[in-house]
Amino acid sequence: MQKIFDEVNSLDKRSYEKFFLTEDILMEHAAFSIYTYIENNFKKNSTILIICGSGNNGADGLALARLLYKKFDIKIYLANEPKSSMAKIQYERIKSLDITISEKLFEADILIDCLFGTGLNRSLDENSKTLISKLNSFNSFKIACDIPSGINNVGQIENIAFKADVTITMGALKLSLFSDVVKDFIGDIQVSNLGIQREIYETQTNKFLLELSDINLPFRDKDNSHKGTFGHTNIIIGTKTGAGIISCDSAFAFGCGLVTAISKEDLDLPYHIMQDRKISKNCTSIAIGMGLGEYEKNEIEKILETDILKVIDADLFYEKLLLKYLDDKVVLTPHPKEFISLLKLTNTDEISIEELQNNRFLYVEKFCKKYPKVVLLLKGANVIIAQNEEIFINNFGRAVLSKGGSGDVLSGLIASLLAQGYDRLEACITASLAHTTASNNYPKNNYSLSPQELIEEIKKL
Ligand SMILES: NC(=O)C1=CN([C@@H]2O[C@H](COP(=O)(O)OP(=O)(O)OC[C@H]3O[C@@H](n4cnc5c(N)ncnc54)[C@H](OP(=O)(O)O)[C@@H]3O)[C@@H](O)[C@H]2O)[C@@H](O)CC1
Ligand SMILES: [K+]
Repeated sequence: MQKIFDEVNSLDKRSYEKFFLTEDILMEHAAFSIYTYIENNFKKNSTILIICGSGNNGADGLALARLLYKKFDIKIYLANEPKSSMAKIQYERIKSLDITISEKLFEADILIDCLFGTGLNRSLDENSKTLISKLNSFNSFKIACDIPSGINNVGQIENIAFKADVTITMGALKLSLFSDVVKDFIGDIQVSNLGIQREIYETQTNKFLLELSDINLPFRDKDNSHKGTFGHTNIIIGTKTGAGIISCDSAFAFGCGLVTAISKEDLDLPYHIMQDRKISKNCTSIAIGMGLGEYEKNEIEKILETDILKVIDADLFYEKLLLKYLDDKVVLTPHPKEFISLLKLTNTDEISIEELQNNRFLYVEKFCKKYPKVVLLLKGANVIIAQNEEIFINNFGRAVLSKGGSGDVLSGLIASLLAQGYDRLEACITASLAHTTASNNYPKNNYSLSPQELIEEIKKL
């Protein structure tokens, strides 16, 4: 996994104080990293337009222009006069180079957005909005320097943002690159080295970006085993039976030795899914909530009271009785609408979905501070997995997963791993990565994936 930081100003400051680097050195490395990206990916003499603002993001662009000059056909568009001291220095450095300052925007092969970086401190003015909108309308390859202009330091977009194909971010990953609302604006993310290896530039953090290598699939390492070796999950089937049945299938496919559907009536299930009326004696995990619908409250309570690890999903986030069980036995897997209900039930906050989606990390942190024993998996374009003060982000999810039943598959995957002895965080991380990886491996179009096909892809991981 990679470290993520709320802000990097303190890291820049630390590298001046601890390693005697200067702003100039950091900036030269920042510009050089974009230069290298362009050199490695584009033909000599490609046309490049660098859009520069007045601060140090603009200064990065001016330094980049100097590096690219003569190898590429480069022009600068000065959205504002250089204002920061580094912007003025970088401007002096290019003055003798005869680089064209373009009076107008045009569709170059490559556009480089150096308008605003981490210094965006208020709403965009009308000129900037028009400028960004015009840039977005061009068919050029778009590179954002540090962060696409228009995204603020907490990952919100008030009006408009530059829509990048790639964002080359300086020094370390910033949390603002991982909110759901910026997902379609940042493109691929690359981190630039600022003159010192990243592991030295970076300090401690409690936020992490998951990588594919963080997956820990339940491969068998002992052949002297039997079905009981790999746990027994119980999936509670509610009145909307389909949801729980999907979870049964995914739990079985993800390695759980035994899966029992707990149902009030006999269901037409595949033969390998067992059925019972009550929780199995040797049960090692439970999943409850998916399609629950109308269910006797005391029956739910009896299940929640058990000392078994549980995945709690869907309809249960509207049930007040859940509040007694927000402890070290549960994994909660709400989507945004369910999470705002949970925030309300727990008296944490009363907010709209929009407010949540604009501040996902804030509300996850608030909730986890109040319930530090709970493991929370907040669904969304970027899944957030959190416990106490730690946050893990899975940004591999794509629109292909935006279908009914995807969440039920995920509940089954987590329950399966809990049954097999994974701890709750490990189970969420591996299940979530398996879920997104499998969906991305689906070979057909990105709108037709069914839960069954998703489970088939999970079997191939
Ligand atoms: N620190 C370092 O060591 C390194 C920093 N690096 C680079 O510096 C970047 C940060 O630079 P930065 O702090 O100068 O801010 P930046 O993003 O250029 O914008 C500030 C300018 O925009 C203006 N402005 C703001 N909002 C506005 C609005 N809504 N509408 C209109 N104007 C607005 C604001 O105006 P003011 O508030 O002063 O009136 C100011 O003029 C960082 O992202 C990275 O790329 C790298 O080189 C690595 C080393
Ligand atoms: K930018």
